[in-house]
Amino acid sequence: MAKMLGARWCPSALRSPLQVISFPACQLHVSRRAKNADQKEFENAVTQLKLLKKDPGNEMKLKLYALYKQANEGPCNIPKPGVLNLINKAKWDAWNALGNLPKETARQNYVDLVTSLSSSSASSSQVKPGADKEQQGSENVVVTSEDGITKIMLNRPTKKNAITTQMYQEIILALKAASKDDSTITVLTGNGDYYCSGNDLSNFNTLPGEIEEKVKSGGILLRDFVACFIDFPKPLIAVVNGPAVGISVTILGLFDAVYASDKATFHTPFTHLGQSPEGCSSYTFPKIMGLAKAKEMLIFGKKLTAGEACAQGLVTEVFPDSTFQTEVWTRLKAYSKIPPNAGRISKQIIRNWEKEKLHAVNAEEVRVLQERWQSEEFLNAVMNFFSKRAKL
Ligand SMILES: CCCCC/C=C/C(=O)SCCNC(=O)CCNC(=O)[C@H](O)C(C)(C)COP(=O)(O)OP(=O)(O)OC[C@H]1O[C@@H](n2cnc3c(N)ncnc32)[C@H](O)[C@@H]1OP(=O)(O)O
Repeated sequence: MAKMLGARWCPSALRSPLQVISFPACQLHVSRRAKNADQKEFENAVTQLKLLKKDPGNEMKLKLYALYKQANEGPCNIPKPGVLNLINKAKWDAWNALGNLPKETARQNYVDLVTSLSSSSASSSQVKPGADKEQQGSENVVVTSEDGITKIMLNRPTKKNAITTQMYQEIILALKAASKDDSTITVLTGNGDYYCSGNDLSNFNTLPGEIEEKVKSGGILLRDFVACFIDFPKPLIAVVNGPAVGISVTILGLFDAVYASDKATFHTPFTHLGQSPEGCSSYTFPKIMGLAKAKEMLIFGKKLTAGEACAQGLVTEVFPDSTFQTEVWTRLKAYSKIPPNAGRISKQIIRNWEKEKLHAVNAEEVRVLQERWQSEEFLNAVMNFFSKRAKL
């Protein structure tokens, strides 16, 4: 992630002395001392901060540093650095200026500040209500809104649309924006010959910190990503233009319709990668396709053709690749004419029966995966992929 997100404003990549202020987010071990009531929120804010796309600037970083220290250690308790020690002096001044501010207040202020930074970054990529053909997002995740349809397109075709940590974050923001815009339906699709090759296997190299920290922030990112699909309030449709792998397949169980080209395949090779199912698939797949077929996919990594996936209920309908885009988009345009509120309410009444269950499944799948990510099996699989000794 440092490469994908942090590089634009990673302290060590910047030049002026103040720009090398190290981020409080790097000190996760200290945050464990935060009080129970707010600890989760506080830790989430620490992770959220690392996922910001824009450098918040030195002044803001100093504020965050000071609040972080105050929240964890109380009033400034270190000797004042010398005047020539510019960076540490600036940090000391900021912390010392908080005086006797209670830890709880500092923690809350830290969370509020990070929330405001995140939402201003989110609002800059939000689809405005009524926008026609408005283009949002980034190079790798392109968001457009037209004729009552918000389309979120994975656009990294040279890497088969593998999802980087930055893309996870961008998809989360795009879904949050789409949930509030005036479109009737939301569509996820891919550009190029693949729909998506799943998690970018280099994500663990690029996440910052030691293994414990990578596992922790990877887990939070995955949980938040899947939670957005569980909670998405309006009809959500996947347009699967080509092969789909890993997490791009598992989350299909959370969509309201899945349309696939006959060139698409569906592959969840988790065990081959030393991993375990996510995206709520350990619950949705057995429910959708029955236990036996779900286990063939999730334990043994059986790859399904589009026809097989349709027969097993994971895919709604398959179209010939030659007419796929025309036929599907004609269908979607017709669907986008349903009364929007009726669409939302109908989706929600179906989803709400099991929303709580799905969040519990998500949390447990993430917990188990976090253990897997520390296993030799997983590390070997990733090394093999990049040394090109193994391919799925
Ligand atoms: C933090 C949240 C964690 C969530 C947990 C999620 C788990 C999963 O999603 S597990 C599934 C992970 N995905 C994979 O294991 C797929 C790996 N990719 C492949 O096996 C193959 O690339 C292929 C079958 C998808 C396509 O094969 P082929 O047509 O031969 O194309 P290339 O292998 O040459 O790929 C072109 C280019 O793209 C890079 N690439 C493809 N997929 C990924 C990926 N998942 N992660 C990183 N990079 C990927 C591939 O390395 C090639 O790059 P270059 O060599 O630089 O051209």
